[in-house]
Amino acid sequence: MIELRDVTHQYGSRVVLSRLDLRLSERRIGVVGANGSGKSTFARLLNGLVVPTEGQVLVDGFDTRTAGREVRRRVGFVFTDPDAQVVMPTVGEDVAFGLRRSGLPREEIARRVEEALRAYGLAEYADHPAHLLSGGQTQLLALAGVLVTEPATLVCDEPTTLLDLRNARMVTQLLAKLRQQVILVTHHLQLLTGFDRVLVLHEGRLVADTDPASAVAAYEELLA
Ligand SMILES: Nc1ncnc2c1ncn2[C@@H]1O[C@H](COP(=O)(O)OP(=O)(O)OP(=O)(O)O)[C@@H](O)[C@H]1O
Repeated sequence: MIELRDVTHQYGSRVVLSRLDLRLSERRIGVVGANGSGKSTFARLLNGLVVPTEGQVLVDGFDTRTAGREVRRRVGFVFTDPDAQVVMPTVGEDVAFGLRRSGLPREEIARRVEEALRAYGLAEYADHPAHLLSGGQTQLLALAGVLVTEPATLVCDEPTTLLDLRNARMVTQLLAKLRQQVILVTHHLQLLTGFDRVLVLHEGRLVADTDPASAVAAYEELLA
């Protein structure tokens, strides 16, 4: 359960998110808004990648400002550009990297890595150089690397933007099947079909917090 308490964020003197009070408990939550409306900053606040200049973000009661480790154990983050997330030379090593501080025995790590690679269609790539994967495969690897740590929540910042239609569909289907809570920032409004809740940001303010159809209508009205 993620809670924002009167959160404001500034970069220098520029306010990019203003006075957000939210409890995010639904299983599927979308975030939409024009370029520069504050979506990425919002997403990054949720796992402590960014800490608010005012107010608090709490994850199961842990403050992102003071309990980063507890927070990141619960909230995984997937970036738009998966290359930013892939850090190890081979696909298998990259997935294992997320578990390096888990304290799990080596055999259990190997078992989980193998299971994750199989689940995300990467089983035959375990020893393959990670930087030689296609864009779609790299996004799947980034997802596998986060999900292997079993976070309760997955925050995704435009995870399909750099992908072609086929890979975007693959990632979308994978996200749809997850049992985790998913908080998805996207410009692809069709991805929000069936979501429980959609937040619309405009110039750093929350201007709608509603069902997908009403949120899309509110967003389109803002852009009209
Ligand atoms: N690290 C930073 N330092 C200074 N300004 C920043 C930084 N990150 C973002 N901004 C500014 O904050 C505002 C909100 O940016 P943010 O990336 O959160 O918006 P966004 O809605 O995700 O945009 P987009 O849809 O273009 O990705 C923008 O004006 C951006 O230029």
